[in-house]
Amino acid sequence: CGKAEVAPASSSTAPASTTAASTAPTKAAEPVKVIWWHSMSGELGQAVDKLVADFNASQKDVQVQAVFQGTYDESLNKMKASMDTKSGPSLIQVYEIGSRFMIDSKAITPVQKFVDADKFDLSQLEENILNYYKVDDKLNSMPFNTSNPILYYNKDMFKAAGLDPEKPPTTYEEVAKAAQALSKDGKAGASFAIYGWFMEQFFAGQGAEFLNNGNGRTAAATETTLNSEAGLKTLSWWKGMVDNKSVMNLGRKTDDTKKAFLAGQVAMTLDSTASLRGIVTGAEGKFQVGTSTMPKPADAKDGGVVVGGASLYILNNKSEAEQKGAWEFIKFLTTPKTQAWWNVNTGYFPITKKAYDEQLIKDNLAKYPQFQTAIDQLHNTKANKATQGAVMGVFPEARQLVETAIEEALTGKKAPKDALDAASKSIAEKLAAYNKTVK
Ligand SMILES: O=P(O)(O)OC[C@H](O)CO
Repeated sequence: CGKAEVAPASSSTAPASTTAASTAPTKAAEPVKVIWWHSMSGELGQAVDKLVADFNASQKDVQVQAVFQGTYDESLNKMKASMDTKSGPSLIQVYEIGSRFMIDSKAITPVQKFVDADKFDLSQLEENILNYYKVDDKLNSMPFNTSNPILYYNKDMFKAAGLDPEKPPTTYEEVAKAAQALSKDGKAGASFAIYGWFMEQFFAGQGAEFLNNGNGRTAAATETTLNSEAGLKTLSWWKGMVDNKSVMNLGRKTDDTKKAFLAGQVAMTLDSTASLRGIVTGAEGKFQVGTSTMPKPADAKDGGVVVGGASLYILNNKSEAEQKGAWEFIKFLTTPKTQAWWNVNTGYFPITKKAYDEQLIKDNLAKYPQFQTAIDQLHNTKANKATQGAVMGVFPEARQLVETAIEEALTGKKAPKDALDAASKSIAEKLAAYNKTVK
C-alpha cells in the first residue's frame, strides 16, 4: 500500500497509475511537511499549537509546523514579500479583509478544488460563514477562526450605577445614556478601540453596504459609502460620548481597551469573540462579565454582523503533496470535535453546525452563557449584501484610512464629515489604482 499519491483525484496533473506492485523493498516514506503561517498570539497561539500537536500525533503522513508571523497585517505583508520565491508557507491564515487580495493574487489553489475532489460536504458549514467566503460561488479558502465583535460589560459597575445588569444597552442611544450613568469616580462608561472593523460592523448593523457595487460583490468596488449617513451617524455618536467624557479614547488597540476593562476602569467595551475566553476568565474573582450584541441606532433597518476572523489559503507554488497535506490538516480543523474544542478554548464560534452537538460546547455554554451572545448574533443576522460583508483588494489599507478618520474626529482634528470625506476620497483613489492592476 504505502502512502497514497496526494494529488486530488480530479487533478489533471495527477500522476500515472501507481497500482503496479513493486518488488523493491519499501522504505518508510517521509511525512509531507506543511508550513502554516498564522497570526494567533498568546492564549490563541497556545490553542493553535495544541491543535497542530493533536493533528501530527493523529497520523504519520503529514506533519504541520505552525509558525507565528505576527498580526494579520504583518503576516500578509510577509506573504506578499515572499510571493515570487518558494520561501513562503504552504498554508496561511489570512483575515477576512484579505480575501479579495488573496483571490486576485493568483498565488492560491482555491480550496474548492479539494472540496470537489474529496466530495467534501460544504453543507455542514454555517451558512452565514459560507456566505462571506464564497465568491463567484466558489470557496477559495476554508474558514477556520470566525468571530463577531460583541459588547462586553461589567455587571458590578452596572449595579453600582443603578442600571439593570440583565438589561444591557443595545442601541446607540441606550449606550450613550448608560455610558453617562456609568461615568463616575474617575471611571469611564466605556472605551472602544479605534478599530476599522467596528466601523465595518456598524454599517452592517444598519443594513448599510460599505462599498458600491453590492459591497464589491457584484463587481469590483470603485467607491466606499463611508461618508454616508450610516458612517456619519456612527462617528457623531462616538464623538459625542468622547466629548462628554463618558467614553475614554485609548487609541487603536483592543489590547489597551481590554486591559482597561479588565482593570475595572471602564464599564463597557467592544471586542472580538476571539477575546471571549480571555475576558471571561480574566475577570473571574474580580467582577461579573456580561455580553451583548453590537449596538445599532434605534431606527436601524435590517442588519446584523459580518463574519470576522480568518480563513486558510493553500499556496499554489508548493508541491501537490504539500498542498494535499495542507488540505488534510484543514479537514482536521473543520471537524465538529476540533471546532468545539477551539470554540471553548478561545471564543471563536464553530464553523460547523454539528459542533453544537458536542458535549464540550454544551457544558461550556452552561458554565459561561456569555458564549451564547455571538452565536445568537450570527444566527439572527439576516443575509443581505450588507451583512455578507464588503470585499476589496485594498481593504487592509482602507481600514487604516478609516481608523485615521475616526481618530481625527475623536481628537477634534477634523469634523466627522470632513474626516469621513477625506478617507472616502483616498479609498476611491486606492481602489482605482488597484482595479487597474487586476484583470
Ligand atoms: O481578531 P479576530 O480574529 O476576531 O478578527 C477580527 C477581524 O475580523 C480581523 O479583520
